[in-house]
Amino acid sequence: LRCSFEECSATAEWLLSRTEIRPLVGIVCGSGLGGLAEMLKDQMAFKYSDIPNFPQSTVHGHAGRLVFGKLKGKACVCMQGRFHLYEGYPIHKVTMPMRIFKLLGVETVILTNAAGGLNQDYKVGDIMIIKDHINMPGFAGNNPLAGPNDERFGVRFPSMSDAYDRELLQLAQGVGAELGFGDFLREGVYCVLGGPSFETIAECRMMNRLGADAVGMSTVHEVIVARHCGMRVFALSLITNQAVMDYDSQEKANHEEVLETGQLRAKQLERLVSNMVTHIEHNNNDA
Ligand SMILES: O=P(O)(O)O[C@H]1O[C@H](CO)[C@@H](O)[C@H]1O
Ligand code: HPA
Repeated sequence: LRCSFEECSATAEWLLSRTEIRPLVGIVCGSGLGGLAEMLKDQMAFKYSDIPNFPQSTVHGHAGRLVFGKLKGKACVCMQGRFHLYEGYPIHKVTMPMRIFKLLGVETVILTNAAGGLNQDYKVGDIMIIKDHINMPGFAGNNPLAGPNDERFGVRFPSMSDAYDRELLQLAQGVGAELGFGDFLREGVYCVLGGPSFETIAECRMMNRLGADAVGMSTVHEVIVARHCGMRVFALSLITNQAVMDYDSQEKANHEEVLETGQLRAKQLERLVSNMVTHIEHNNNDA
């Protein structure tokens, strides 16, 4: 069985035997947001290509390293580069690192991504706390939990009405307000598509009418698997571009713009995440 409990355990044990850091927080860096990993002190980094059973990063802006370290004294592990459906990976490979996180002892996952803004009030550079998602590939049966269920990870039919932890959401709002980020901190619904082609104008209009505030090609699959195995989830989108909603517009979505906006807001995003991490409470604080 691919990405089985045994396979994931072997990978986790390989990592645990090579670092003394026992992370309680797992962080995933979105496109152009890999700088988050550089915040970790006393780093121990593994290239994805060296880790048994691990997929490889193929997208520009995703370095392909798993970094262990301390963030303001808290043990963390950080994926500097994530996997997407459009890279050609089967969906369970895209999400496998969440199971590795779980087996490393992670209790809280913080996911970040770059996304297009669908909400007309949003501006490029806004940070959107994800309060819920719409899983378009899921509607078509492409769910990372499809296939036999291993109860050692979680139940067959996990609830998703509590996917995004409300306490962590409140914490982020508080930390954001303290940092003076109120003007560009939002809360909204993220819609995932398969990519790699960006959306048509009609597709953007449709998603917006369906209640989505931002659109991207990641995160949701990871959230489903993280919740399935009982980790708490917090996620945020950096609005790197405005989705094109108007036939008179000459704008075209492009990955270079996505990476450039990442650069612009990187420092604020890092401060938000690191200040949040210092406030997160864990059951097991001896790491
Ligand atoms: O979601 P992340 O990994 O941040 O990347 C986003 O940016 C890329 C498109 O520019 C897509 O991969 C989209 O999902
Ligand atoms: N659409 C999909 N994914 C994205 C976008 C977008 O406009 N921007 C960054 N990732």
